[in-house]
Amino acid sequence: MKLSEKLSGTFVLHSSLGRTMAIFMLLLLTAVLVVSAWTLDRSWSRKLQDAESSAVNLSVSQARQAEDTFLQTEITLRAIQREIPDGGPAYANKAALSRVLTEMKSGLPQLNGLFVYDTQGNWVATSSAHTPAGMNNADREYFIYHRANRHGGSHIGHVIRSRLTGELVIPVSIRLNDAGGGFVGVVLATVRIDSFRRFYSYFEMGDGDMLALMLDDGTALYVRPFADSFINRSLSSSSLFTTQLVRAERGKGTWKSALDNKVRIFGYARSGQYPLIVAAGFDKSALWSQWLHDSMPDLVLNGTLLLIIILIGTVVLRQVRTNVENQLELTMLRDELTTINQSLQALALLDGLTGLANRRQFDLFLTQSLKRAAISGRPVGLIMMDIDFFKRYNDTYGHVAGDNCLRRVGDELKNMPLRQTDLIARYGGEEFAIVLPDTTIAAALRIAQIAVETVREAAIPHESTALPAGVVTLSAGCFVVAGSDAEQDAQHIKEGADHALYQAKHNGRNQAVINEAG
Ligand SMILES: Nc1nc2c(ncn2[C@@H]2O[C@H](COP(=O)(O)OP(=O)(O)OP(=O)(O)O)[C@@H](O)[C@H]2O)c(=O)[nH]1
Repeated sequence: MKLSEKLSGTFVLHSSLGRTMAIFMLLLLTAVLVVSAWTLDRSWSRKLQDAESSAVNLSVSQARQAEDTFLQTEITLRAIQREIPDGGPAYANKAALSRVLTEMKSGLPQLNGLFVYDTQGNWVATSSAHTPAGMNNADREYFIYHRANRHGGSHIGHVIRSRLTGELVIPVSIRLNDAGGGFVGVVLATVRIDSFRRFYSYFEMGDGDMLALMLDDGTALYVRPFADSFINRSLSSSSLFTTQLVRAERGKGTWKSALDNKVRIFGYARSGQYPLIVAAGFDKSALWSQWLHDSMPDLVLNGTLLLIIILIGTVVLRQVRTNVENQLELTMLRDELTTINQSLQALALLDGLTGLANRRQFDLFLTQSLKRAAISGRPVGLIMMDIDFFKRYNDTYGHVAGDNCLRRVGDELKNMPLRQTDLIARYGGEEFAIVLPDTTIAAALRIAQIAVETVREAAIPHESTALPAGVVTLSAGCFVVAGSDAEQDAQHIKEGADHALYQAKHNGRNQAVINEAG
């Protein structure tokens, strides 16, 4: 594999350092992400909790405020009731009663008016400066209610438009009875919707937040910030009435508002004294926007932290990549050097022409063999061989052919059935040698003869040889020593073999001769 191929793709991740760094960066990134998400989630939950608490507090305080308003109104109605004679309004001094009503109303700015009606619904007295003549309220819901119900408790009705001022008002009324409990009329106070509008405007609330005053049948008396057209709308289908109030008199929750389908965080409270409910709701989407705005510094900080980690990770992984690259380059260089060294070593020990061991290897091997023999006491044999009339061969066929001939002879010798422990070498020029560790004289002679026969039988033509065969032949001399002093024996064995070779040449060549002097 080329270096560029090795480094492509995810190769860096396959290095242990690269993998460790990548995992570390990934863990760090995940940890920061998880911690950031957890922190932001907690912050949002806190925001929701705060909104819920505020909504509950607001609804409870407004329920109390509404209770106070209606209690004050009821006390006023009771005071008027005491001013009316036992027989009913018809027996009252109308002018005096109207003065009382006017005086009472003057101290209560939330009231639109105070009224007294007789059994027929006729206006007997009002808090207004002029009581219009011929006015009748027998058609009003509160009048019909009191005429039909004997109880003397107060009654809060739906919002109506005042016939006196045209203003939107909440009617609060009580029934007037004679001594026998018979119906003799109604005392009415009308509470201004504007008084709630003004009061609710004091609170700092967002455009989407709402504050609602309702009757316990679900009728909206006033809902901030909705238009007056929403007044008297029934909210009984909302989650507040179907689920929440069934469970508890006060509480909190998140639901879709029945008026505009907006999701709000609500707090609600039911009045203990009057059939009134107050609900305060904060627009969830506005809360979210506000939270996002408030959390922006944290978000930016976390984002920056993530970016820094990614940047550091990239730089570190690049560095790792460079290191891996360098390491690989070094490894490849080392491998190349090892290969070159091995080639050089082989070249240093081999003969370039024949591929046989060279003279250097021959000398090393012979010395080693003699050393081992000195220890084991086993004999070492040496065969020295020389091509016959090789000068003539060169002269006849040329030096290139002479080299080829040397190669052929080397190949033939290589193919001889020798042991692994034997070594064939080109001794120099047209001379060859075979080192035979652990070999007797008889065996050495036999191998020398095989070498001579092998080369002769290869039948390499040699027309200028003085021998009758007309082919390339070898003369071989062999000598065997028993191991003792290595240095001296190397010289000794070479001389012994050389002497035998000389004898073989002298005897007519193409033969093997043994020197038995060793
Ligand atoms: N082509 C070639 N010739 C070589 C090489 N090395 C030695 N020779 C030749 O081998 C010849 C050896 O000749 P001599 O030593 O006179 O011996 P010879 O002609 O073989 O005769 P005898 O050994 O007496 O049979 C010389 O002519 C060398 O030049 C070689 O590597 N290549």
